[in-house]
Amino acid sequence: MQERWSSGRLIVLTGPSGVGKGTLLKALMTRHPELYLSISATTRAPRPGEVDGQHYLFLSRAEFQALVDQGELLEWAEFAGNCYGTPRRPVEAAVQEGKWVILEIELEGARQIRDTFPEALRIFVLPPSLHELEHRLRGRGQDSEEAIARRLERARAEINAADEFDVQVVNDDLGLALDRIERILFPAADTLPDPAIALSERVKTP
Ligand SMILES: Nc1ncnc2c1ncn2[C@@H]1O[C@H](COP(=O)(O)OP(=O)(O)OP(=O)(O)O)[C@@H](O)[C@H]1O
Ligand SMILES: Nc1nc2c(ncn2[C@@H]2O[C@H](COP(=O)(O)O)[C@@H](O)[C@H]2O)c(=O)[nH]1
Repeated sequence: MQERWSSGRLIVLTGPSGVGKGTLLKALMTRHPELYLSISATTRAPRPGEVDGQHYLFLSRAEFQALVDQGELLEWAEFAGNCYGTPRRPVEAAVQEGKWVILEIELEGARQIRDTFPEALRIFVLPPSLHELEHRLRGRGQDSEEAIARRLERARAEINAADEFDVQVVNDDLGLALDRIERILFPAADTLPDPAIALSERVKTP
C-alpha cells in the first residue's frame, strides 16, 4: 500500500454477521476519528434508523449492477440474498491522502481485496461461540427469521476461513476486543503481546 498509494493504508475487518464488527468500529472511530470508514453500496433495504449515504448507499439491483459494469467497485459479493460492494473512488482518494481506510466486509469481498491489495491488513472477528452469535443476531432485532437462518449458515463457512486472515480477534467482552483491535492497529512498543489475540497477529502485524 505504501508503495502504491503514498502512506495510506487499507484495513479489512471481516467476521460473521452479528459478531459485532459494526459495534466495534463505531467505538474505534470514536477513539480514532482520523480513521476513514468506507461506506458500502448495497441492494439490501434500509433497517429502521439507517440513513442513505451514512450507513450504506442503498441502491436498486440495476444501480448496483451499473457500478459493477463500470468497474466502480473495489470488490463486491452477494450475501444472504443481497449485493454489497465497496465504492472504489472514495477509498482510493482517502488512501492517496494518506488516510487509514477501514473496509467492513464479508469473506468473499475480503478474499478479493487479498488478491488485488495483498498489502492490506486483514482482521477476522470471531464470536465466543455460535450460540452467542445467534443470541446477538436475535438480540439485534433487525432481521427476519429467514435472514437470521441464512446468516448463521453462512457464519459457519466464514468462521472456518478465519485462519486465512492476518489476525483473529475474539469479540467476547466488547471493551477488551476493542482494546485488542486498537493494539493491532497502534501497537505500543513497550507492551507485551495479549495472549487473547491469536498468534498469527504477533507474527504478521506490519
Ligand atoms: N462483545 C459483545 N458482547 C455482547 N453483545 C455484543 C458485543 N458486540 C456486539 N454486540 C451486539 O451484537 C449485535 C450485533 O452487533 P453488530 O450489529 O455490530 O454486528 P455486525 O458484525 O456488524 O453485523 P453485520 O455484519 O450483520 O452488520 C448488536 O446487538 C450488538 O449490540
Ligand atoms: N463484500 C462486502 N461485504 C460487505 C460490504 N458492506 C457490508 N458487507 C457485509 O455484508 C454483511 C451483511 O451486512 P448487513 O449490514 O446486511 O448486516 C456483513 O458481513 C457486512 O460486513 C461490502 O462493501 N462488501
